Amino acid sequence: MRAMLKGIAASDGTVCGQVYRLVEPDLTVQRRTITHLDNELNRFHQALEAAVSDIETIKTRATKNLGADSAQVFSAHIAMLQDPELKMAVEHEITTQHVNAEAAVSKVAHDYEQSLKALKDNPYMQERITDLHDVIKRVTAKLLNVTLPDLALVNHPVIVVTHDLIPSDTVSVNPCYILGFVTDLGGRTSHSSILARSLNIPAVVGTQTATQELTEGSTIILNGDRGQVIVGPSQEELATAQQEMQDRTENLERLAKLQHHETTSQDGVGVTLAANIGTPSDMPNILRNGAEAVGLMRTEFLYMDTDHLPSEDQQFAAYKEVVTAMAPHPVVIRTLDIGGDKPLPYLKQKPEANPFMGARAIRRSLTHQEAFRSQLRALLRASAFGQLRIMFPMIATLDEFRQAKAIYDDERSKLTVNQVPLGDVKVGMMVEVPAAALLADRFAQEVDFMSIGTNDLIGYTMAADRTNQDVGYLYQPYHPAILRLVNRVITAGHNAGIPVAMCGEMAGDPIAVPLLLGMGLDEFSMGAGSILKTRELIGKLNAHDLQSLVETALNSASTSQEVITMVQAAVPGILN
Ligand SMILES: C=C(OP(=O)(O)O)C(=O)O
Ligand SMILES: [Mg+2]
Repeated sequence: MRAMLKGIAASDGTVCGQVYRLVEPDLTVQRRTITHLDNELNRFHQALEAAVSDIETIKTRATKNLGADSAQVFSAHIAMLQDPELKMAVEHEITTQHVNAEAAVSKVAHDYEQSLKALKDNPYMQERITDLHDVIKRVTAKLLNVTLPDLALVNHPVIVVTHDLIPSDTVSVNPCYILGFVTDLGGRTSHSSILARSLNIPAVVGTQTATQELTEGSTIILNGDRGQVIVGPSQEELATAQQEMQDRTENLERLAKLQHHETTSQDGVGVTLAANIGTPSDMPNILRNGAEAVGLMRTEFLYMDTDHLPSEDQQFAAYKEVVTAMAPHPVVIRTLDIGGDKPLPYLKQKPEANPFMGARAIRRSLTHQEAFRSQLRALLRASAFGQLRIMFPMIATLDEFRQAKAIYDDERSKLTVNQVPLGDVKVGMMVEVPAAALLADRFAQEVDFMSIGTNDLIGYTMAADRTNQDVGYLYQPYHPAILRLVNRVITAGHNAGIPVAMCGEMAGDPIAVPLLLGMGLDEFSMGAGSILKTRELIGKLNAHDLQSLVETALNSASTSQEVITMVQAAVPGILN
């Protein structure tokens, strides 16, 4: 039966395909008495083998995408499943208690967990509990004959339907097989949306009920421009969707021709179009999409796919890879921005009533200096291989910047004493807290560059959680209050002679781009999928003429809608 789900338009494009539910299945185990013990032992052995084979596949994909170090966790999982003691304990339980294999697995896992918990003082053993849960879940799923969804195992094109897409779900994805994403939760600037846009994958987020209403294997049409999902589409709707898919392909082919072009407005004003990335594996995609620099590397992604902090050497290898791939063009790497919408489960942060305003990002780095220093050392070592810029997230006060910079200087001097080769590094800040935007003129005296993080700046200015779709209407990049803050930062930077970039999603928003160009923004950094469209758009704009549009928007507009109308009048025909 035909039905329509509505959500937030998170990433453009229409796709039509089959649903792949990335939803935790029910793994409740019933205990049964068994008479054919050999059969049961056989079932157990087959489940064990099948689970190992799945993990091997996931490991291969993770190794390819993230490097061997990050994939090590999967070797540990395989070793755990192949542990003869665990195997014998389950066999013993089946044969002595005459119980079904899943009940035996569950009993042995429970006992094993208790013995690990007893070793409270041994953090290594405590971490093994998470591994145990993971491997037991896989074997149990095999025994119950239910599929444990895992994007690394997808081997044909599907539309992924999930409650919320977290970064660790996506690190081992093969983008060729993911036609689109539909989620229950999220807003336009939540990480699932950012990721979908950077991979150029259409997405609808915040539908609230997608996982309840969309069944595995059913055919849907996802419209990422309108934020709609059509379930059980008619033949006519399928034909329209096919046509839209074809138009999109042709559009992408036309844009691809701009890959090696410079980014210049019609009247010759040049700007840098940079890309936002998560891991080194994003580099081929951003270069294919014509990135002229990396304007933001979100280092959280390196930290998210393991169950422990990555070592200095692991980080060094990742940063070096990015800096080398982009050389001689610059790479901005942001120090760890954990907390709020980017939790790191293994860091076990104290529960906070208000994590978005809590001990996150630079606040946490300053109180957990060991990890911060290790990251800075890794970054400094990588600086010898290209043009590195280090950026601190969530700076609210000058003191925070000064403390972070002093720690950076300290690590730099120590490496210099040890004759470690280092490059010339610029140290800057994100402007994403309204206090920093208001005081940008003072910050501009001390930092080498500023990059405006509008995802958070809008959230904090409008007092609206960026992940909460109920207040999504407050995410208004063209709100005059936001435009005034952005303009203030750009002016402050230029008065002090430093460059100003923007790495929030607003930088690739077609209505915002004419305003930002008119304000004189130096660098626009965005998801790979927006770069070529933005290059094409800037090529049609006259930067000098846009200054009067900016004046009017800043001085006369009272609402976002008024700004949109002004932009549409100033650049007719370009924007819809
Ligand atoms: C670029 C930003 O950082 P993130 O989205 O990672 O918080 C921002 O806040 O605009
Ligand atoms: Mg931010």
